[in-house]
Amino acid sequence: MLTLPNSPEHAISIRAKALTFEAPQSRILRERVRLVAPSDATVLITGESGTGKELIARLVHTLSERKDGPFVAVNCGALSENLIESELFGHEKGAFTGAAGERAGWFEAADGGSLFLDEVGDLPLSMQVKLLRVLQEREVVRVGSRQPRRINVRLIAATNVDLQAAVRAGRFREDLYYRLNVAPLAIAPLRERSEDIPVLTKHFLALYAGKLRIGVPVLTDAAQARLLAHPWPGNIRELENVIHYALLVSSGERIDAGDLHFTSLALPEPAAAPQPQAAGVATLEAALLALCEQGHPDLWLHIEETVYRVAYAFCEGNTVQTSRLLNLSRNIVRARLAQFDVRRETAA
Ligand SMILES: Nc1ncnc2c1ncn2[C@@H]1O[C@H](COP(=O)(O)OP(=O)(O)OP(=O)(O)O)[C@@H](O)[C@H]1O
Repeated sequence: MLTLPNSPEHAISIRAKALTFEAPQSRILRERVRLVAPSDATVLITGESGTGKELIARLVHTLSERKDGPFVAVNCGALSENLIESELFGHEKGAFTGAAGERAGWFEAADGGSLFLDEVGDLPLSMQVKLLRVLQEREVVRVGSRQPRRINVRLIAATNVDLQAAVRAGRFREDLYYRLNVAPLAIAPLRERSEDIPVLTKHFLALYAGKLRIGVPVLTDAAQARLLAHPWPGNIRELENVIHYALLVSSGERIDAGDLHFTSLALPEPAAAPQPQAAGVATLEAALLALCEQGHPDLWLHIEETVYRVAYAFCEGNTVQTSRLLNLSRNIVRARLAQFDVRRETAA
């Protein structure tokens, strides 16, 4: 069991095998984490909300020489603008109204360890200048004081906004961007690494079944197909919630497609306008998903099977071409073809 240091009470301690890196992108990410963690380089983690940025930050800390020091996580987006400086750098007694006593900031609290600045793109420009200075000088000055204090902190920053676009728009300082982006770690959205879905599902099933003190239920084929088909705009956090809820509403022994409730509304805005053909596919998929959501999971499965059959026949039984045509990974296509018995039937 790998229990990460300083996890908030509600956070789930992570079993080493629970950190699933099945998809090719995830394996590359794990390798990068292993390479950058031991150095003291500032890390910038990028990824949509719920992709596991904090978890990766904790992993970087755990695999570094600072692992026995503190890991302090601060959500910059949640700090009020007028308190942010004293939160980060601390303050002296009487530095401002309400500062009854002196207080160390998060930088000092993380001394000897790592400071995780989540949503760093939300820092106001005035604070960005101060953060840059701290990174350059490696010392902080508490609000109301003139005395610099040396700090020995490894900074791990994360953002779910496009920081380069923020730099272009003048909302984020370019010099700070380069200071932070020494060791970049980009986490792919879950929809682009569907090989991770089955292993993560298994992990959350075991985790929440354990918490509920029930046996781990079996996922029906329809439920598995449904999980693979969902676009997961809320990423791993959404998958976790869907599995948790399914455990609460299912019969206990098995989870069917009807036990899966998706609360996400829409995917984030696409980076570029979709091609006409892709737009058609997306619209069709949305319509099918809507049908499925209205309680027709069998219909979904039937349509899905037909799509695989038609695509496989169209590609004259070539799995690689079928996976390209469907824009899915080869492993998934192989598994689905086998599940629908398409390959055996075609061979017969
Ligand atoms: N590889 C993984 N294995 C198991 N659980 C994971 C994995 N990655 C993320 N999770 C879980 O998914 C949830 C979301 O992860 P996390 O909070 O790290 O995402 P985030 O990208 O920091 O989100 P946000 O941008 O909203 O802060 C957490 O409960 C975390 O434990």
